[in-house]
Amino acid sequence: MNQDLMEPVPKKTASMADGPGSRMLPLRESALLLDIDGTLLDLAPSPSEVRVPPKLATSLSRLLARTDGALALVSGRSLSDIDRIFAPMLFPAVGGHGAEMRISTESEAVATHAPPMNPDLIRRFAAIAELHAGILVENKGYSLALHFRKAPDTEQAIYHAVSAIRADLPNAPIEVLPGKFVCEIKHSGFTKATGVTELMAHEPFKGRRPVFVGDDVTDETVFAIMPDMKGLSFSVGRRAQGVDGHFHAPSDVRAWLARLLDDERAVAE
Ligand SMILES: O=P(O)(O)OC[C@H]1O[C@H](O[C@H]2O[C@H](CO)[C@@H](O)[C@H](O)[C@H]2O)[C@H](O)[C@@H](O)[C@@H]1O
Repeated sequence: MNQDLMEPVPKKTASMADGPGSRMLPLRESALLLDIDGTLLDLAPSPSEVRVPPKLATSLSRLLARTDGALALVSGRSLSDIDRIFAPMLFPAVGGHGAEMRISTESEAVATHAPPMNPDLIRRFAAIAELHAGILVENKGYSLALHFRKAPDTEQAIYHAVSAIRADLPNAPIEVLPGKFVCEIKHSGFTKATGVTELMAHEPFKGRRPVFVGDDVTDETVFAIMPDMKGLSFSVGRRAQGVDGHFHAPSDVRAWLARLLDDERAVAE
């Protein structure tokens, strides 16, 4: 069998749980869709403290070229934040949990579903941070994240306060997204899954087999649509429901990405 046509199959190793193993993906037929925090990058005490390992930057750039541009970052972060983290590199991306999209490195970012959140709502939700100095507000304009990694005991109080505001505004088109030590309030009507579906309708993603890797609750919307798209999904940390396999940690995802390039080189030589 041509190595280039081999599919990733679950393979148990000590470090990678049942991730795709060391077998290669047919990169010219695949679309690599990669979550950022907790998947590509190790989690950090605050959003601005994440670090992109130089080897990861190299792998992503080379994979972008090897997939003819069909590699995208799929994140809850805004596109401007994604670009700041990965600067000077630029990648196709779905940002803000599906609120924004950039199909190629040459195209403009498009705010597909990002109506600005009502300023009064932003102000009310942001005021919840006054509960504790350790609560960090991340205002994305179209959504607001309340981070409590530095004040984990405030989780219940935060959700309670958010519920109280929502009860006051039962018709507001907003939803609450729980994440890792974060409670995010965003417009309803879009998710990472709607973002990925839109992205996959465009060249160079169109017609390829999506391969999604994610770790968080919000990534479950994408895990759920992969079978219908004839795609593959892998979770990080825990084994999420319906995935094809999982990695132990972001370092294992990074090692797998590097190995994809090595495997292709081996076939080419
Ligand atoms: O969809 P992702 O790319 O996984 O982004 C999810 C959220 O990631 C960021 O917050 C998380 O990572 C921080 C840095 O490691 C960490 O301090 C925080 O506790 C995590 O929740 C980001 O700030 C959010 O906007 C994203 O929605």
